[in-house]
Amino acid sequence: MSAIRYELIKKCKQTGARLGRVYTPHGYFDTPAFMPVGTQATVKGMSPDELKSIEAGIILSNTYHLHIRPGEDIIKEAGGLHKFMNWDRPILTDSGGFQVFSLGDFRKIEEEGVTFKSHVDGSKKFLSPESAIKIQNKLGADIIMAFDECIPYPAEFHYVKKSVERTTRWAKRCIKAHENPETQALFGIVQGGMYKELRRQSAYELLELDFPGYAIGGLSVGEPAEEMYEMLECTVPLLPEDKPRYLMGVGSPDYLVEGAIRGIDMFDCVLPTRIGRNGTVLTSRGRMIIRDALYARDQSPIDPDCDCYACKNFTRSYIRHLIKAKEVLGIRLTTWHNLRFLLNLMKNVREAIKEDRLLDFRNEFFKNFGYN
Ligand SMILES: Nc1nc2cc3nc(NCCc4ccc(CCO)cc4)[nH]c3cc2c(=O)[nH]1
Ligand SMILES: [Zn+2]
Repeated sequence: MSAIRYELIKKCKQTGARLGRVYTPHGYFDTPAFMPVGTQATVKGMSPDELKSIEAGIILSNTYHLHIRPGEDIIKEAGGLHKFMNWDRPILTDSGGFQVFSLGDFRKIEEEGVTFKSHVDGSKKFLSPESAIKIQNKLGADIIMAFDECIPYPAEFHYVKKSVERTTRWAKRCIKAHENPETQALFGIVQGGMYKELRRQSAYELLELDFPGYAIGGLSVGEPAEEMYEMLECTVPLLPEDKPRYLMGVGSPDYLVEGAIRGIDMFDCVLPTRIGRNGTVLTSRGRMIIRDALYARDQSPIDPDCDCYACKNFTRSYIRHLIKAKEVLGIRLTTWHNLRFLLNLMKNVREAIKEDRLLDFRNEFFKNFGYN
């Protein structure tokens, strides 16, 4: 009996998209879903109640960060991540397979695991399939990720092949180390760089291990959009129709829509929170740099079509002032809006799947947003 159950509600007649629902020990969330990123047990600037008010169904946290600070034992003593951060809905934790390389001052990768230096205090750290799973068992997220190597871009065929085979061996070690498969669903992560035959090899090897869900990793690492889409088109059809597919680290509005069209059910990305803190907001007419002098006297909302707290109560002029003055409310409002924008985008994608008009929705959205 797995910790989660995926319900396939409807397949879109125009595309490979699916409308679904993932049931977890902390309730269900609808798919295709965008997961706000709460790296250090908080979605920066948003309280749990505020996240519920914008209808966030599931949030993501990071093993790498929480292991370094405050440490998984402190979170376990609090009763786990849900209690520690007072979020009683689904949580997914990434395994550290990406953060070690992108954040830590990474030292060495061997069969046993990865040695690196903490980005906080430079102390020497080690993560392995066993320790990454043990940490996630203590954190208690509903969905946990296998410990993998997120292969940098670009990479040689031979290196990618060796890495894929090690990631598969690591996946087997993760399954063996996992203590609570009935309450925490462990997802495998398909790698393979930008090589179709290695994507297929990775997928087949992980399919044999019968995970309750599959992530597609090693993308959104600087490759051109076309390459990402090609890797999705060759990988997604190999994955079971009755299990969730999660595209890691994606992404911007166009990637979310194009990913859903290609059969992806779950997405996560720091983009809305990261650019929000830099004073850039997403609107149905494209990105807006609200700190720009252009908006100094603009008394209209960020996005007239948006129903969020920021757009209902404040103007571009005021929010620009807050950002320029480095007032905390400024980045709270831009974050609040950007998250609601992406959560509404996924709600519109789900509606479009229901009515078999996702391609029409995509064309209309891309035209308004300013994509080609
Ligand atoms: N375990 C694991 N985790 C991953 C996380 C990822 N996250 C990404 N991309 C995120 C890239 C990304 C980073 C920052 C911003 C905001 C600034 O524009 C947007 C995208 N790719 C990823 C790949 C993997 C992966 O293979 N394995
Ligand atoms: Zn808004």
